[in-house]
Formats: sequence, C-alpha cells, structure tokens
Amino acid sequence: MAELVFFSGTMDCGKSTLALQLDHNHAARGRQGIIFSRHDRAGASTISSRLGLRADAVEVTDGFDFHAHVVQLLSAGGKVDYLICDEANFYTSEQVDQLARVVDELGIDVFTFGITTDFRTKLFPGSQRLIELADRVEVLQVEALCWCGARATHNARTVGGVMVVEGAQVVVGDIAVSEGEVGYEVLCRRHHRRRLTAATARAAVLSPDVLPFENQHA
Ligand SMILES: Nc1ncnc2c1ncn2[C@@H]1O[C@H](COP(=O)(O)OP(=O)(O)O)[C@@H](O)[C@H]1O
Ligand SMILES: Cc1cn([C@H]2C[C@H](O)[C@@H](COP(=O)(O)O)O2)c(=O)[nH]c1=O
Repeated sequence: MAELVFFSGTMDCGKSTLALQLDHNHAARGRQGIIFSRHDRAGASTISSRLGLRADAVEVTDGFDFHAHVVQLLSAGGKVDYLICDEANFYTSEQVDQLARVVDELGIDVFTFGITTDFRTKLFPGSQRLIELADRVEVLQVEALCWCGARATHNARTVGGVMVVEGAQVVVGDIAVSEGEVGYEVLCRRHHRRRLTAATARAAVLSPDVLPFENQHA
C-alpha cells in the first residue's frame, strides 16, 4: 500500500542526504521517481546535501499542483512509482493535500522531508499539514547537536551569532555563515528559550561579570 511519509528534524540533520539516498535505492531497483524541492540553498530546481550530493529537481512554486502534474505525466504514458519532496516545510497546506491524493488515488509513494518549526518555534504550514495527514512521521536518527552537547531540537535564526526572534518566516539560509550575515544555528530547547547561541554563550563565559556556572540555571 502506498504511503505518505514525513521525514523530519532540525536543519542540518541529514534530511536532503536521506532524500537522495532513498531516491538512489528506489531507482536502483527500477522504480521511477520524481524529485521536487523548493527554495533549496543551492538554487532553483535543485536538491542539495551538505555531504556534497546534488540532483536536479522540479521546483515547487505557489501555484504548483502535484496531483495535476502526476496525472498529466501518467496520461502521457509515463510511469511514476514514487515522489521525493524536499524542503516540504515551504509547501502550502493545499499542496500537502494534493500529495495525500497522489498516495490515495494514484497509489504512488510520497516521501517528504522538512523541518517542522521555524526560528520562532512555530510550525510551518506545510509541516503542520504533513503532521496532520502523513501515514508516518519519522524523526531522523542522526542527531544534530546544540553547542552544549544536548540533542538539538530547535532552529534559531542569527545575525552575527546573536539570535533574533522577529522577521519573515521564510529566509533561505545556512548554518555557519560569515560574520554579520543572517544564518541559522540548531539549539536544544533550553538554550533556544534562553536565546543562548554558541557565540553568546562564549561571550558570557569570557565576561568578568558572569556568575559561576552552577548559579546560572534559569
Ligand atoms: N564534512 C562532513 N563530514 C561528514 N558529515 C558531514 C560533513 N558535512 C556535513 N555532514 C553531515 O551532513 C549533515 C547535513 O546533511 P543535509 O542533508 O545537508 O541536512 P539537512 O537537509 O537536514 O539540512 C550534517 O548533519 C552532517 O551529519
Ligand atoms: C528555521 C528556518 C529556516 N528557514 C530556511 C533556512 C533553509 O534555507 C531552510 C532549511 O533547510 P535545511 O535543508 O533543513 O537546512 O529553511 C526559514 O526560511 N525560516 C526559518 O525559520
């Protein structure tokens, strides 16, 4: 039976790598798939992983209709066994409904990949709809780590290493950016709540005003 699966995690936990691995494994067994992405850091119509893998993808735009796209391909005699959908956090909730129709009405497996929450810990609309509709939500096993060593569960947006909490929900970007640029850092919930990034934690340790560590549990 075909499935709608949502592979989820923070930024930098290996989602795009897994998407490309899944595509490779299915294609190696003669299955025919289509890869989709939206706003990949490497540019339009691309899926890229920080491990260096990259492939062409169909760019998803606001008006794009997954169901109509697949029906058109099938009507033209094409074969479609599965869809790989990266950066699914950027899809609209209507597009996620279309993906569910692809699974239920066309019997095609749909594997989606994305972060659940934004820099303010709020669900992206596409991710919310995937959590509501998916047959399975899989949290990736490779843990991204907070600077303190705990499992990173949240995504922070930073400017010069300092966490910001206001701004547009969508700003394409990366971790490890140069000084002054808007970037992202993954944190555990405790440090996300306290807005303590690696840079601000380092600065606090170096400050002569700082209290001894054991007195700082907020
Ligand atoms: N130089 C490296 N050596 C080994 N692993 C790396 C290296 N650079 C990145 N990675 C791995 O790639 C992961 C990010 O993969 P990617 O698919 O780009 O993540 P996501 O799509 O979730 O943002 C990192 O968590 C890390 O495990
Ligand atoms: C937290 C957060 C992230 N983004 C952007 C930044 C990246 O371009 C993508 C996530 O890509 P990844 O492959 O999972 O690393 O999302 C954003 O636009 N808004 C946010 O709040």
